[in-house]
Amino acid sequence: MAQENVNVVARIRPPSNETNDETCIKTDQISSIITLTTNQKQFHMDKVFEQNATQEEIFEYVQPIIASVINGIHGTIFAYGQTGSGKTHTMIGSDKNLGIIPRAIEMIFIALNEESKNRNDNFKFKISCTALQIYTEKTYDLLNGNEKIEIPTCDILKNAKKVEVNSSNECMKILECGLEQRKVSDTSMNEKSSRSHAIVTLTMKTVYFKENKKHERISRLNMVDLAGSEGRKHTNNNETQNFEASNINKSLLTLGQVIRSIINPHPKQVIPYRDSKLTMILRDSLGGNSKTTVIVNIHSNSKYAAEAISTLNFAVNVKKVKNTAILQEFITSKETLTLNAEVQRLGGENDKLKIELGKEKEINQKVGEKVVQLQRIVDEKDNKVCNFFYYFKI
Ligand SMILES: Nc1ncnc2c1ncn2[C@@H]1O[C@H](COP(=O)(O)OP(=O)(O)OP(=O)(O)O)[C@@H](O)[C@H]1O
Repeated sequence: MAQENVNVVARIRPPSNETNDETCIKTDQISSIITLTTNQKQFHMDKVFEQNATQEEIFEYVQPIIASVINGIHGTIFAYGQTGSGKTHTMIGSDKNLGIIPRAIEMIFIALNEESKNRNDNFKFKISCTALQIYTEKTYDLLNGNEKIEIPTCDILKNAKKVEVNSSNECMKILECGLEQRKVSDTSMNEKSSRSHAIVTLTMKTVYFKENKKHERISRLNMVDLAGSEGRKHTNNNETQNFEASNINKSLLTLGQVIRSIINPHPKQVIPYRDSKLTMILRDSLGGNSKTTVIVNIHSNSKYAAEAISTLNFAVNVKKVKNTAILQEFITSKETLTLNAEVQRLGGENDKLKIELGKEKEINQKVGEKVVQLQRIVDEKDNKVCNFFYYFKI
């Protein structure tokens, strides 16, 4: 159970067509260092991708985390950065330029189908998916008509609709329908700006038998496309967009606070996971039982230097967070399996007997009602006879 730091990758987006095209950063891919051109301040990453990096290259880098999830370890991949910096492009992408989510789904199905073909230990698997959005601090279920749901602390997916999927195509169709309901709007910074955080989770359950024991693994892959932070300086928002932006900024601020509390723990302070829906959902991914990779997307135009510094400071902090990922495997011996089967059989018999007993009770109740009815008739007759005698006595 070794501790492992959160893995942090920076992806620089190509400059947008603006008059001020000067870049505010310099990158060194070999040492994975980003330097601010304004003050020469350096930021160490685990990996830096330049503006010409392809979706394939990014996916190749995050593949090991997906492979771990297939093998029974929880994993999280999330994209962070200012609005328009390329988070949705990285996580979801487009039909012609697929992002991490569709590629991960395809990889998982290929790997698990391959395993069930090649293994001879009765290997079976089940995959289900959920998709949530957090919009203005409320959580909505994208796979259940965008219904508002509560997030219990014990199991964040307890109230979410889990859809079992049998192929990557089926899974993608379901997710596409769900993600269409995500709040998006046209802002001055991005014509398709996500106004909510989206969390797509794939839950994998695999079962195999070894030496008369059943091995069951249940692991989750969370893939998160965060909404982007927005500085008012660069935006020309309407009232709704400003309200959305202030909620987005607030939840990202809490995310930053949670990370600072994890890396600088104070004995008298609890980590404020509960202060926002986002940090409640990411609780296990930050300082918990998960392997986590964070992709920080950076707009390199010098116009956005303040936003780049803020993103890079976030990256440096989140890189210090340590997680302890544990294999999610549950082993059941043959004896326990036999006992479980017996318990199940007895449970079934018990249910049958309960039904029989219910029927018997119903019959008894009907007989009882009949007896009461007859008694009433007899009583009425007795009354008439009494009245008769009474009448003649007078
Ligand atoms: N690496 C890249 N290569 C090519 N185009 C990119 C890249 N990154 C971003 N873009 C383009 O920039 C625009 C904005 O990107 P995207 O919507 O992914 O940003 P975002 O960070 O998700 O923004 P928001 O937080 O507002 O939703 C899109 O048109 C996208 O295709």
